[in-house]
Amino acid sequence: MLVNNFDVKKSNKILNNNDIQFKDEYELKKSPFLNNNTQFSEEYFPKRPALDLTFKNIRYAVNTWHKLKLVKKEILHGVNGEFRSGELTAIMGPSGAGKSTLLNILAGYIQTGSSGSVLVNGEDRRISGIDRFLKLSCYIQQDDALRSLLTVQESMLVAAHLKLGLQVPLYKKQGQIQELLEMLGLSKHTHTVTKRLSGGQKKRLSIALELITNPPIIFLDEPTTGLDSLSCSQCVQLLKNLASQGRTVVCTIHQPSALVFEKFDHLYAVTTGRCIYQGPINALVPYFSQFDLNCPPYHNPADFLIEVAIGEYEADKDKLTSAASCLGRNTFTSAIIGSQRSKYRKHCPTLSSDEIVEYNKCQPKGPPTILQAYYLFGRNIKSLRRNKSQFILRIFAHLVIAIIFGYLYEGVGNNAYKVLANGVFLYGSNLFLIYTGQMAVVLSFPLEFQMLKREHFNRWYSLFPYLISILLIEIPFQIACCITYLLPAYILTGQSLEPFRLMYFTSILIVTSLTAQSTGFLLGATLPVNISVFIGPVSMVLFSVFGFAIRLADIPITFKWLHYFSFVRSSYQSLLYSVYGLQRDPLPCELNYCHFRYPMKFLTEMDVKDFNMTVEFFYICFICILVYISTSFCIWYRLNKR
Ligand SMILES: Nc1ncnc2c1ncn2[C@@H]1O[C@H](COP(=O)(O)OP(=O)(O)OP(=O)(O)O)[C@@H](O)[C@H]1O
Repeated sequence: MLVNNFDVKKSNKILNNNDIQFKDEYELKKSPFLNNNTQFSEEYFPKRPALDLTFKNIRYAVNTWHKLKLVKKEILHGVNGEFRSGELTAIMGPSGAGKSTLLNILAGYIQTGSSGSVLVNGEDRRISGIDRFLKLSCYIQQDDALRSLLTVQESMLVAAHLKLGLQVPLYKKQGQIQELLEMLGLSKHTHTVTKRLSGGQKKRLSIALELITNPPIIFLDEPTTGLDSLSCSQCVQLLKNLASQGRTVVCTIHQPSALVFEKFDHLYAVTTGRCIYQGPINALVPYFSQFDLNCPPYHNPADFLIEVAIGEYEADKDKLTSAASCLGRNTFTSAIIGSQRSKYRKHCPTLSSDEIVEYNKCQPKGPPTILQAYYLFGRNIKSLRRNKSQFILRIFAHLVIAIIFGYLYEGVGNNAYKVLANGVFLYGSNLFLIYTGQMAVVLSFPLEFQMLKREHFNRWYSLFPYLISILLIEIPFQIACCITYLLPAYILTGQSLEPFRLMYFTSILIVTSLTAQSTGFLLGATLPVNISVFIGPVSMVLFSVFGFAIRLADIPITFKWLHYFSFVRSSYQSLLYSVYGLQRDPLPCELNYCHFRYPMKFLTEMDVKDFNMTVEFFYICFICILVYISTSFCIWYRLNKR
């Protein structure tokens, strides 16, 4: 109220004086979080249907190991409830109670291992397919996996392009973004890079990104975790405003302050996988008093609830659970909230199942695959441009190693006396490019995967264009690194400058490092980082032994297959062949006798005498493609495993 009467001149003066505390207070009061009437304009946002969510007998069990036995552990024991449109619902309970699990099941994020039914406006969502439900909802997870190098405006625009496609003109997308950013108090940070936003602002950006499609159901997992009390209050007020516009907003929350707790309309309390209360917030204390559980005066009801749930008041939890299961919407609790609900519901129509199908048909479709890849590629390029140091450092590292190797092995390429040294140089070069190709993605992909998971689940794009957009960046980058290393190293070590040799040498090293990169993607997509950073190099060292440190004839029969399978062996032998094969003339010898004056002698000793360079080249390409296909499958599986 105070601030609504503020005049702009006065506020500017305050802001110019850098009175930070006052400015924050001013911004908070001025922000639309306190304005319950904030409505999306119909010019930019389509009308949403009102969707009520009912769940019945939800059970969830996982298989876990206990004393070397696989045992079934039930986490949710048949919970029931109803979350209505126009209400902000809090799922609360002690740590490990099953809040996130319940939210994951309701959001459709977990399907395997769960049973029971989830109904949307009375219809089981399995009948129409979970995909239709996912189109109507969004899920904002706890960790804000955002693109840290894009500005708020850029992140929003890419999301708008990907979600709204070509049917919505650019001016509408921009209008929508502006409206959303204003509504969420981010309009002053339009050009701020995401990594510079505060925790609360990041959370609001996560919400804004999903609001582009104006979904009727919003799920949030612990949206206030890590926020200070002011940001926490802002965040919950924002959610309340979103709910008051007719959306169904459900979030899990840890012990909120009394003020924040009051902002919720509906509470769903769980403990050890069972519901102990469902109903309006303000009915909680009177309800518990019926069971002789009296909230002490001046005590935060949210704290009281958790204390009851963890057994501090010696409550009979079985009694609470069975009473809560009867605590449907038909009991006394409905009366408290009924009037306020009808007020909220007027904003959006309640649709029948068929009408929801029609509604979905009218929603803007995402762009075609090629355009999705284009938008994602553009986004990657922007991020790369803002992270030039990483690009320059990687290139520079390759150049420095090339110069050091070139200096250490100077002239070995055209000297019969130094053929063995050249063999070691080729082995080192091969392994160096394998490591750099692999490790860069092993380390970066797990973080990337978090963002992919969030965006893919919320239906921003499909996997294929995403993979294309990543490879269009990573492959040329790896090729650039490779060339930066091999050209100076090749020249400094005095290798033959015959064009066909150089071309073959270059192609082999590029294909090898791309194959190593593909294995990095595979490891990053399937294993935790601490395991993949270990397994990656160890497996490459194992594969590199074949063809270099042991002859085929000396390998025990049980390990022979590793010799043939190893793409590192294939690559190393190809490098030797490119340098010493292809009818190379005898090498210059400075001494009276040089054992490897005739290159074929060396190749014979290295098992590379009868070598088919085309077959080996295509074998490496085949492994590269095979690993990429396997990686795509693993990513697809992880994204769709619910
Ligand atoms: N895949 C799983 N395997 C084994 N146990 C699991 C699995 N998923 C969840 N649990 C267990 O189920 C219980 C509920 O987990 P959940 O994450 O839903 O709790 P929560 O109430 O959200 O806790 P918190 O508030 O601490 O995040 C915990 O004891 C957890 O260890």
